[in-house]
Amino acid sequence: MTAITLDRLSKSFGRQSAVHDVDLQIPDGAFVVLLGPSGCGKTTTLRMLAGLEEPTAGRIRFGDRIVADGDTGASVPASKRGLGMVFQSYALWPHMRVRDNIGWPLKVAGWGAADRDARVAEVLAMLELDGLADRFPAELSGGQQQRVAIARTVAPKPGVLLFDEPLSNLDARLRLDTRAELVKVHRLSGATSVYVTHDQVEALAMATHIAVMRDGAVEQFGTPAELLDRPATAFVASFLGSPAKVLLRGEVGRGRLFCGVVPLANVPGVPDGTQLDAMYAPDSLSVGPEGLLEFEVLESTPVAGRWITTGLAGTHRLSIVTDRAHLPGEATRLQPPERPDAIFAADGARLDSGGAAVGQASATTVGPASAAPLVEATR
Ligand SMILES: Nc1ncnc2c1ncn2[C@@H]1O[C@H](COP(=O)(O)OP(=O)(O)OP(=O)(O)O)[C@@H](O)[C@H]1O
Repeated sequence: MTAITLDRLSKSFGRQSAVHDVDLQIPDGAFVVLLGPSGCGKTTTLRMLAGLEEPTAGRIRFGDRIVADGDTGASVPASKRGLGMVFQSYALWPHMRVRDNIGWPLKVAGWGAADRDARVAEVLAMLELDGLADRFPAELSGGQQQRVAIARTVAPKPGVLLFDEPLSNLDARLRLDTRAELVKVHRLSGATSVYVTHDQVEALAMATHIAVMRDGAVEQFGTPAELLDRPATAFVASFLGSPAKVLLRGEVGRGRLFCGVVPLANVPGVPDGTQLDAMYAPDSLSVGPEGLLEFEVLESTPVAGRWITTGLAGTHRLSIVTDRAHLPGEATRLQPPERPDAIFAADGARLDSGGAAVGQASATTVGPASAAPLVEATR
């Protein structure tokens, strides 16, 4: 039983801050993906969990046990944390057969021969490696070698499994297969898993929880559905989803938010000149001559009987879901729905409060004015 708690976890390299003030409570048995663009601090966070990097401030707990404390410098060595780690590149022992590669960590940990053999057989079956047990690594494909590496990691039953972009060296088909394999391994092992990737499709497919990271901090932590349904920042809204949410930047004039001359929402009380982003679901905008915004189509891609159409609405490049293909270069118009689903300040903070659509007076407020003005539909 290993819940993981990060408490104001920070790491600097000299003057360079890589991770700062990360608070996370990862439930026992969760599969958490640390997701974000290159350089956002995912790997550094994972390496601190692994004991390969020491925090400069804050704490990490596995269950009730503090395994790293940046404030006091206390740290439990990696080998004593009860964790297993799967890397991008896996180094199997070339002179050992598959079964011995998997059994070796058990031998080192002092398992008796009978227990060891039983566990190796169990893990070979879990990863569908039974037929390959007596081969040497050089006699295996890359994907099979990766499965052996995973089997070797999970064999000692670690309470925590850490994955550092383990699929990135595999081709597209193998990625899909191994992804399913990893989810199965997670489920069968019962370990609390933390997985680093910058691939949001991978994250949405595998995670029970996602921590979206940006510039060394966590922007939002929640289940995939929570993040998709209710992104807390403009960054999360524009980063997650296939396609992501549509954000239209507008400027406030006389209590209304305008994208060019097109009114998007009423924002009474918000000062003139304030820039805000209105958020829409990508399948909520309609395309056609009656639309208010000019839209120049760049491409349409078929997906499950519909199309993802990407184009330019003024300076906005956006992708929406359409019922038919549109030709590249087609000049048409776009109609956003009456109300945006959310409004973000120019710094990315979400301004409306409740879960209901913006414009529903009971739930939503926006803007800095003290009278808590309502965001309303304009049409
Ligand atoms: N050993 C180091 N020395 C100095 N700076 C480092 C070191 N390791 C990481 N950094 C810096 O810390 C920041 C976070 O790096 P990190 O590798 O954690 O990001 P990441 O999100 O994993 O990126 P990627 O997806 O590219 O692997 C970056 O700005 C990086 O340059």
